Amino acid sequence: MRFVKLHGSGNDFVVFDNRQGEVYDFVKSLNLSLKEFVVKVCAFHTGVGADGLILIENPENYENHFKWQFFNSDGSVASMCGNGSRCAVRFAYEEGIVDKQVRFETLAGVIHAEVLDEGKRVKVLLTKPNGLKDVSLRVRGTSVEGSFINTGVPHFVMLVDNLESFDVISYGREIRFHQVFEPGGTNVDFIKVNSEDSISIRTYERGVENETLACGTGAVASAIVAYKRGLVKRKPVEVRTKGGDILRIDFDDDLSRVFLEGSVYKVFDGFLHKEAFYY
Ligand SMILES: N[C@@H](CCC[C@H](N)C(=O)O)C(=O)O
Repeated sequence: MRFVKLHGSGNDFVVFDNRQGEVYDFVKSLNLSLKEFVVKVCAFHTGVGADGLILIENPENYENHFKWQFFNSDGSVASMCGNGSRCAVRFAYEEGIVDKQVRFETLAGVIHAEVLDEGKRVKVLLTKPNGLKDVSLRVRGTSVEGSFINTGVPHFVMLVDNLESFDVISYGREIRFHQVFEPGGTNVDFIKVNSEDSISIRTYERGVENETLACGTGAVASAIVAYKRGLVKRKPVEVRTKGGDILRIDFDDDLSRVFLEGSVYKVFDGFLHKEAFYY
């Protein structure tokens, strides 16, 4: 089964063309559920290794170019993924499925995208974020202040002084499973302000249950929170990711249009063998 591995600023994905249902046939022949398949493909030692898996499928509405199914590495379905959407667009462009102006269907709504630099950069227009609010939490016996916003998936954003040394994994995990965010939980973004239009970010991702090198919807959530709370003064906001890449986030004040732009890297073309699933 053919696949391509790509990453968007270090957030990595295995992408399959499933327009003829090939992945479903393959999974059925292995007697696995789709969730089991995703977990095995995303496993780092015995699979391809990735933060998530993307299936490119035929659209429901033929005005759009494709529909995707997005899975986190633990097999859970997520309604949106910013970096994954940039990777999916580059994949679709290189496979000849789309030209440079792209529309594709996600559970969060239709995403518009533009292919730049022959797919090495992709700019996406996300669906309108919602639910921005201040949130106070009790974590480890102390009060924590932050902001919640849904940028296609839920994010809790908080400012920290010591971003480089911050214990993102264990602290992030506590907030991700905090009762305030039940039942779905949340992604957690820790940020530091660099200048009037730049922040740095580290993200604990739901469904990967770990820190990732970048999170697109998290970068968008953090840029919006930083701007709305007066921590940065100018747009576009540059968001420096854990992996070192910079994501460029721009948006209208009423959040009617929100753009995420950054680099996409093709890692390799691969062929998945059935015996990988026998382990
Ligand atoms: N890495 C993604 C977000 C993927 C979904 C997230 N883990 C969730 O389940 O909410 C991004 O780049 O936006």
